[in-house]
Amino acid sequence: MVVLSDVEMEKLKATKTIGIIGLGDMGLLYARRFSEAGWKVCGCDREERYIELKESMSSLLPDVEIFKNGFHVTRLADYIIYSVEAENIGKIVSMYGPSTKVGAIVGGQTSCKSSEIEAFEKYLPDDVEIVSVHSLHGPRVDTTGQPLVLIQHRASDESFNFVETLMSCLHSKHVYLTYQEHDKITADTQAVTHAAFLSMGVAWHNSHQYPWETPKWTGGIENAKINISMRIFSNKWHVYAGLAITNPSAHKQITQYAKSTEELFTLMIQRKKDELMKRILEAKEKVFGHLGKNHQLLLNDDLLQQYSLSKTPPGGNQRNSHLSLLAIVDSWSQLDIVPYDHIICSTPLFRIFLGVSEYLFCTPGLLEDCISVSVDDITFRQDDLQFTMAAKEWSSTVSYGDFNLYRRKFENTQNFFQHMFPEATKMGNEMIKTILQRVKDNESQN
Ligand SMILES: NC(=O)C1=CN([C@@H]2O[C@H](COP(=O)(O)OP(=O)(O)OC[C@H]3O[C@@H](n4cnc5c(N)ncnc54)[C@H](OP(=O)(O)O)[C@@H]3O)[C@@H](O)[C@H]2O)C=CC1
Ligand SMILES: O=C(O)C(=O)Cc1ccc(O)cc1
Repeated sequence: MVVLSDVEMEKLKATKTIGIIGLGDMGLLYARRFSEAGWKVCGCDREERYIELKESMSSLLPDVEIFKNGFHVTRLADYIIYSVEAENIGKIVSMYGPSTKVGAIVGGQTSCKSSEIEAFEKYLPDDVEIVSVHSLHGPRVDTTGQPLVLIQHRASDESFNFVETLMSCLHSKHVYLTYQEHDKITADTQAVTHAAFLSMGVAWHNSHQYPWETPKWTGGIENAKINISMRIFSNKWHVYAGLAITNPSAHKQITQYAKSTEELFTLMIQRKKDELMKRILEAKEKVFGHLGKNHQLLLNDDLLQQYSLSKTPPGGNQRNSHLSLLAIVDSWSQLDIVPYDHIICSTPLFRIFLGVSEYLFCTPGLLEDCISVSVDDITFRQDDLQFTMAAKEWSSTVSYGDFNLYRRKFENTQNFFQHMFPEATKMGNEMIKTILQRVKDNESQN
């Protein structure tokens, strides 16, 4: 990153206006942080929200100028960020893009960059430059130290430096990628992580269970599964739908995840323990084989024990087949993905998923125990069947590209868990805070 002098930075702040189209969760986060850092910020949301938004922002962020629609923003701003639903990026850029101020820079916050860049190339005038961004975390996570992808797609170094200087107030870790690299990596990490936790939620819903009420799901790993699944279902459906459906690389990952789940489950019910063990150990070698003997595990069961939503104190942990975790490692292995290669560009949820899988696979005796349970103990059979069906359903919904079906499925399960979200969010935040602190501590020791 080119570091500008204070004088150069102040000059940019005095002369440039930042525009944000879409003041939802992420747009508001950026507006607040830029404005607090002394940048001139303007923005808009849907025209129908103008009066209400202008009123709420007058007390919340009085320095941010609110406009009726994107035409005003694009005409005025020097850097414009589209922070809207991925599904609608083409339509929205087609409306406001052609009126972009001459010589301005445009970017987006959507989670899939192919569709965003396609829209920019199609609808922006040739004199407009393109620098896109993606904060790899949710709106309520501290931005400090989290990966922030920057894509210098069609822009001079000077313009790129301007955007980077603006972003520096987030104190995130800058990661430089092309849009193609971005989409491949986020498909390998985010999309498949979400598929796993969405499948858990649907499986619990379809078997009418709240996992925190059932002694079956006790222990640290189970807490992580429950808290992350609740965190995803408490968010907006379009974030996950957009990320999975609009990214073509994501379809392959999600399909493989469903396939791995089904194939492993089939080996379990056929009681083909040796075959199952061989396949899992091959996957272990491919995914974790490179870790040295002194590799420090990111997570352990004890660390996660305290983050339980259950009202009853935990008894002994129920042994579980952990189909969801066996399947993720198997699918990474089948697709020749080494998840550690993507760690610089990963979200908190992906790091937790990897940490929990690593714990299961690399703690002596745990994996063998879980494979024995999966074949010999039928306690989780019905849950594993539900999970297998749910993974398959998400995979076909994504591959059909059907946003409406995705929304219906997502919101149906969201309603089932709704009452628990306030508590689950609090617990999930605490859990994530502890884990991120541990990541920092590990990094500073290395
Ligand atoms: N939430 C997250 O964790 C993250 C999300 N992202 C990505 O960032 C983008 C924004 O996500 P997020 O902020 O969570 O979603 P939100 O739904 O909170 O924000 C999107 C906003 O854009 C508004 N909008 C829709 N059409 C227009 C329009 N024509 N003009 C102006 N505003 C419009 C929406 O209004 P309405 O609701 O009325 O449609 C909504 O307020 C998405 O693409 C998402 O994938 C990236 C990183 C993290
Ligand atoms: O950490 C996760 O995976 C989240 O669920 C939050 C999230 C959602 C969408 C993004 O594009 C980036 C982060």
